Amino acid sequence: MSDTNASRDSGAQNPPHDVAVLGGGSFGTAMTKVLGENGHRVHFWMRDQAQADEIRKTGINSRYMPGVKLEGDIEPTTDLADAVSKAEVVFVAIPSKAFRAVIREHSNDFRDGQIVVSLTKGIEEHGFKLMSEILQEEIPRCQIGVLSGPNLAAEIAARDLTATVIAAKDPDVRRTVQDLLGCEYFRVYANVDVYGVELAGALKNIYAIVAGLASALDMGENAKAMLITRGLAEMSRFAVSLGANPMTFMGLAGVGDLIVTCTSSKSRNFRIGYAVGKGQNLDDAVKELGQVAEGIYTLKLVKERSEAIGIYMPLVRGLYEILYGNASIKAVINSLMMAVQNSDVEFILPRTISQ
Ligand SMILES: NC(=O)C1=CN([C@@H]2O[C@H](COP(=O)(O)OP(=O)(O)OC[C@H]3O[C@@H](n4cnc5c(N)ncnc54)[C@H](O)[C@@H]3O)[C@@H](O)[C@H]2O)C=CC1
Ligand SMILES: O=C(CO)COP(=O)(O)O
Repeated sequence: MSDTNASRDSGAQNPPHDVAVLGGGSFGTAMTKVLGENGHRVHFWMRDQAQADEIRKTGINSRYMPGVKLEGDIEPTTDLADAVSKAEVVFVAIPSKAFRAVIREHSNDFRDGQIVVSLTKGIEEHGFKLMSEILQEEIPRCQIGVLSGPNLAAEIAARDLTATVIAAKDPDVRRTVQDLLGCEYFRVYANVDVYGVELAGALKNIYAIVAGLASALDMGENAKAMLITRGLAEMSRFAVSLGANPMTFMGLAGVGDLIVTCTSSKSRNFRIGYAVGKGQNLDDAVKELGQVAEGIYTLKLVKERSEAIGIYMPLVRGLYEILYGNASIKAVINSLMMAVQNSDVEFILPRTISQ
């Protein structure tokens, strides 16, 4: 695909670079669009040849983003080694279940010092690993970053005003990603708490499912606020116990992402909760969605982990009982509401441990 006038009009002020985006789903497509419009040559890898052919021919990824035209110098490919070898920076938007396998198979294709940024908001089943930890294990010679925040793919593709967070230990990585992605509709803030930013992105998917359930049951605005805020308390309690910085949860990757996914039916996790709240069975809801909803896997892992380390997570436990334990929604709500009344902000007033 050739460059167009539109591509350099979007506010990017930096020289064009070769970058790769791995993963041809909704988010890979949205980030490819931003990078292409910012004037960069994007080596856009996906496993499906027909999809790559369609994008090369029409500029449209009709399966994941119908009606959205990718502008600029986009090179769709099914050759991952070629995409990575040409890229200065690699963005990975592959669902958590397949993330390690794809990176491991191609670990020799990455270069020393190459910047690799995870866009994936999930946790690996074995060992409770986050994606940056997988990158660290599989391609330790690369410089690793994580991008996370309130970033509904469809809105980014529509050029709706959006902010995100690049988390990396190395300031050069943070600056490089800010320069590559930042433009008039996309702002990139920086954080150094990689673990907190990444864990926040994975955890909020659980509460988006809870919020979808509440919305299906027409529980009211007060209930919505209670769920979001108590979700924030719960996810930060858990993350801090694992080493995250509590202040990260005040930022875009924490409360920001929690708000957007808990209030929007554009969130796939929210939609799963809504469908179950309306009486649909979980498997059917997932099938009908046809896209990844990471929260349904994250929920199981976080429930197991929180119990193993003794962290109180009543919303996680309640949702687990509804989705996987056949508990009635009504019974779970009742037990949550009748639990011991406790501290609002436990970083100020410690929680009374009585559960
Ligand atoms: N869609 C969104 O609004 C956002 C998504 N994310 C995260 O990005 C990650 C990817 O999600 P989406 O692109 O939205 O999912 P999606 O469901 O739209 O697409 C998933 C893509 O992954 C590909 N895929 C699945 N297994 C694969 C494998 N073994 N090898 C290669 N490709 C494989 C599929 O073919 C598909 O192209 C998720 O962790 C999600 O949480 C993060 C921010 C926003
Ligand atoms: O992470 C997201 C927005 O920030 C996307 O959420 P869903 O995966 O629920 O669509």
